[in-house]
Amino acid sequence: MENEKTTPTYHQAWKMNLRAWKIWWGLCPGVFFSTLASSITEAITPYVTIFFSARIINELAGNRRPEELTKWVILTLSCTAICALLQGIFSRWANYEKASASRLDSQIYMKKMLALDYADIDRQAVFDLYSQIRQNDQWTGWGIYKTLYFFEELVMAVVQIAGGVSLSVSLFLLKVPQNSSLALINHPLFAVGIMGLMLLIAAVSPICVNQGNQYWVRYASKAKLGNRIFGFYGQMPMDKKRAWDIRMYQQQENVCDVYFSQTELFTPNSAIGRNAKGPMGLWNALSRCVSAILTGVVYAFVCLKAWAGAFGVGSVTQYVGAITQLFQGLSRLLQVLGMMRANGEFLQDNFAFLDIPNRMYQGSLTTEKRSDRNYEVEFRDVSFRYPDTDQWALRHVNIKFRVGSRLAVVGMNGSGKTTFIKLLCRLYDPTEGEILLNGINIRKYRYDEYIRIFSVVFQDFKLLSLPLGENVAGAARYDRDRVKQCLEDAGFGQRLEALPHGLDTYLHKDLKDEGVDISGGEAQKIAIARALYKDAPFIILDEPTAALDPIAEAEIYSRFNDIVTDKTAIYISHRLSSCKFCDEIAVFHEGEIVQMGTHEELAADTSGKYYELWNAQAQYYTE
Ligand SMILES: Nc1ncnc2c1ncn2[C@@H]1O[C@H](COP(=O)(O)OP(=O)(O)OP(=O)(O)O)[C@@H](O)[C@H]1O
Repeated sequence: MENEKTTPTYHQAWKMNLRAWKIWWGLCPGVFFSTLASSITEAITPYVTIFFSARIINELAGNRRPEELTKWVILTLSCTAICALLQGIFSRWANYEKASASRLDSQIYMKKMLALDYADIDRQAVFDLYSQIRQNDQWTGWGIYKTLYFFEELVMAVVQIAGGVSLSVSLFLLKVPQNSSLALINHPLFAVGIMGLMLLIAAVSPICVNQGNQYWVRYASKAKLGNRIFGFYGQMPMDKKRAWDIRMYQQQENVCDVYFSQTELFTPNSAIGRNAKGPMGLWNALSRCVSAILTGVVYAFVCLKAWAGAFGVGSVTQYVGAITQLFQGLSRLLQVLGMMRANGEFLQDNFAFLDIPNRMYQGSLTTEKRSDRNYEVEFRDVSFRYPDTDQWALRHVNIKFRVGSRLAVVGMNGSGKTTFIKLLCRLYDPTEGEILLNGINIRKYRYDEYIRIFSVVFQDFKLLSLPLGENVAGAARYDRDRVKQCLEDAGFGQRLEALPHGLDTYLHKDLKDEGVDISGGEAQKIAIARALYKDAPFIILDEPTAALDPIAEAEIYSRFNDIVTDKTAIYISHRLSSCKFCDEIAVFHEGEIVQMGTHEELAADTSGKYYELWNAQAQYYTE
């Protein structure tokens, strides 16, 4: 998964390209039809002019019959007009489809991200890979979206070649009169030699362009950091939440300095900037020189044959035009094949990301739907290390939840409380030991079924910039009365009444100008209401009242039993006084459960961790 890139062969690059096309075909087949129509008309149009102008010139240079001339002029005008009209219609269609495809491009990754195991989202290597993909895309559009451009170019190239061959084949077949001093040109070897020379020159041009393109590939990984800095510092000043810190700590200079100094990759003196002026520019110039030489050779050969009497002067325009188009088509073909290979290096990243497997074992058991909520969960000698770390975050944790009881989890910062909840919700699997639901390892259940039995308010929960009601229900259609009741229970009732559109009020202003900004405590109440609405047998609250004012907090506690009803509640808090009402308290220390018991039992053990924590906090209230 790390960016150890190897240049793919043409065959491998072609296969990756086919895979990308298959993805696009599934997402928006219209892009292929519209591109096909627009590219064909675009490639054919020059041939229409070439063909008809040759007829007109021949007539002018020959018999000069007015009715023939009129016929050709009318035909030229009408065919050119039809082509222009079709080109206009088809290119609009193709642009529309391409714009839709570009919108869908991010959907490809969004779907994958949502399907990833949570543990993978947490991995730096995965973040790096995704960041590289965005970087490739934003830098020069390399990646999956680019393959649509290749399709367009390939179609154009094929039509150009086919049109060029059909209009220029007679150039090689028509012979100069045998009595001409240039009769030597009729020799088949001469024609083959000239064709070979043209092909050779035509091949050199795209090779030069592709050499230039290689510089983009070479600097792609380096540009990643630069673009990350660009993206991060570029957006930072507009980030409302950061704007406070920036002003209070006068970080303006730091922000600007980092933005401008560390992104030297994009300055004119950077490696890519120097190469653009140097070798990249040189390769491109060389490619244009070679094309000019080719045109010269074509002119020389065609004019020689016309001069020797093989065909009329009108055909000179046809042959020169057709062969120029033909070789443009060939150049285009070779160039696009080279670009497809270069893009293959970038596609490796795209597919490495899309192919990240779901390593978490997915069981097939369904959780019993129990009306008595009699679900029993047990941690059996569970130890856990976060991916890519050596330190144990949890060690030998043994605990059984009593159904319908209230369990408080306390401990110092970093003692493993949140990790314990993450394992319970199967965001990660234990490194050692097992977690059982009604006696069966939770890995054996279907994941979507299993998580249905938990309602969680995480410490750093997030709400969506959507209407309040949808936030609470997690759905666009919901039971309005129940949502209101849950908001009421969570202490948001009064604020709800003051909202301009009640449950339909948008939170935040990201999607609606009239959206409301809410305070941290209000957000926490909404998050609690969301957990209540889910009405799962387990309710887990991680620091649920940290942002609430004392009155709101007291209100929640006084009604805690009514709110939680017969659910099993797990409650993490640093305010030990608020844990007193729980049936049992688990004390975490350095990843282990060091004590279990009621508040009275634990407070009586003067040598225990709980006593130490309790006293440390209580002294500020008793003095
Ligand atoms: N995503 C992660 N990757 C690596 N280590 C992590 C990750 N999250 C937490 N840790 C580490 O695991 C240990 C336990 O963290 P955890 O968040 O469970 O503590 P906590 O008891 O909830 O702390 P707090 O009271 O500060 O919320 C800490 O040492 C922490 O640094």
